[in-house]
Amino acid sequence: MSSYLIKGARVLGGDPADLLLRDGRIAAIGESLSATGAEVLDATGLIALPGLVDLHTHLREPGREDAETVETGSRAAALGGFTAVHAMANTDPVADTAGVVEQVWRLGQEAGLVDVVPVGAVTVGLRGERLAELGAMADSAARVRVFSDDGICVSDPALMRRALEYVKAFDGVVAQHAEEPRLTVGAQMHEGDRSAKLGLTGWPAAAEEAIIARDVLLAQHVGARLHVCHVSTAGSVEILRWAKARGVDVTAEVTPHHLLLTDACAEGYDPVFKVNPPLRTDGDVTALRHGLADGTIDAVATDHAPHAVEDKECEWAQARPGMLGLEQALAIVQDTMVETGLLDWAGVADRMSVRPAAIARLAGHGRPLAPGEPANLVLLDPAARSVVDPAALASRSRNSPYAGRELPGRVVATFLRGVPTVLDGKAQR
Ligand SMILES: NC(=O)N[C@@H](CC(=O)O)C(=O)O
Ligand SMILES: [Zn+2]
Ligand SMILES: [Zn+2]
Repeated sequence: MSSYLIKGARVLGGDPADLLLRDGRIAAIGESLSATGAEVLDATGLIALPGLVDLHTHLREPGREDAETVETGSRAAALGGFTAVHAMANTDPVADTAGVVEQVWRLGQEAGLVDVVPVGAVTVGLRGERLAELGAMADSAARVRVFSDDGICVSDPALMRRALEYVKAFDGVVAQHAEEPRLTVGAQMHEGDRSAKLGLTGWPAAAEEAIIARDVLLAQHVGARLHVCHVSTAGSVEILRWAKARGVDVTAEVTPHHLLLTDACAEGYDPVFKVNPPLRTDGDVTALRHGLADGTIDAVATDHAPHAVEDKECEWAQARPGMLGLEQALAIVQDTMVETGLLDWAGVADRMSVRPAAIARLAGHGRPLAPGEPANLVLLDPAARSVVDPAALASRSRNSPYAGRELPGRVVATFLRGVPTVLDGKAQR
């Protein structure tokens, strides 16, 4: 295995240093390092962060390989600076058995671009009727620790309670898609002045907040870990802040798109902006940014949701919800959090690597950049700027909400256990 000597990278945005990667680990960090036989990489002006960890990725395999595969999604992830992604369970068949999660895990290892960590379904077939074989998925080769019916809310409170209790046995966590289904029948976008004007059925903030409020109470009652997927409203941030202050073991994520975009995007009826939960208001965006900055929201998670052309290029009401996220996530966080002064690069490392890895109990990721640690890292050029061209994306789908938008930053290199998966901005396999 070859070794790499990275010269002059700013670790977590600090002073320039050299990093020697050897045998899958960081062998040394210091000034003016030299190493015979190592490939030298000039990282002047680049920032080094621990490899990013996504808690929420839709890879669509098995079942919708026309929209994404484990391999194409892994490539998109590596290009985005990720070294691990959590593959959501709403595939076909659903990832609700040890067999399916082991298959997804194996496909990820074969692709070799990021660690693909399967999320297990909470209920059989995502039907919300009875618990899936959570223990068997936890004990499988995929070692599942995150369980979610994402796409659908576990709305039955008794079933949610049982799931929370069950996963405690193996230190798992239930990741809830917080959406009270009775309040979102036919919903198309955020419920407010704009939905009324556009004539689209609204998805009220209360549909999300009611479930989060219920679930933090349940999690506290049974002493279990709860994670809230894609938090999108100011009210949700308030409830999470309240719950954390009371000592509830709850964590939450926000997507890049909810940090940047608002319901104003729906005005052209372009379904690329249709997503669950919907894009909200300016006030919500501000609250989400501040919630992420103060740690009330623990992590940024992409909710990368690739969709085939026929599912997106149609009438708004017929289109599937969801948008791409992996390749632009870091750029959006730089734009909305770093360039606004809300987070420094150490904060970005915390919210995009350290905390997501901790929530998922994922060993080997989200570790400090220090000698002896696994060489999972990303090098980015914060001074670069470029315009997003969906045709140039590695994802098999094209539903990027950032088409034509100029964004800061560029992922120059990604290393997975010392092996470059991206070099000079290009995937290595
Ligand atoms: N976010 C979305 O709008 N869609 C997701 C499901 C989900 O995350 O709820 C999908 O699977 O397409
Ligand atoms: Zn969801
Ligand atoms: Zn999702």
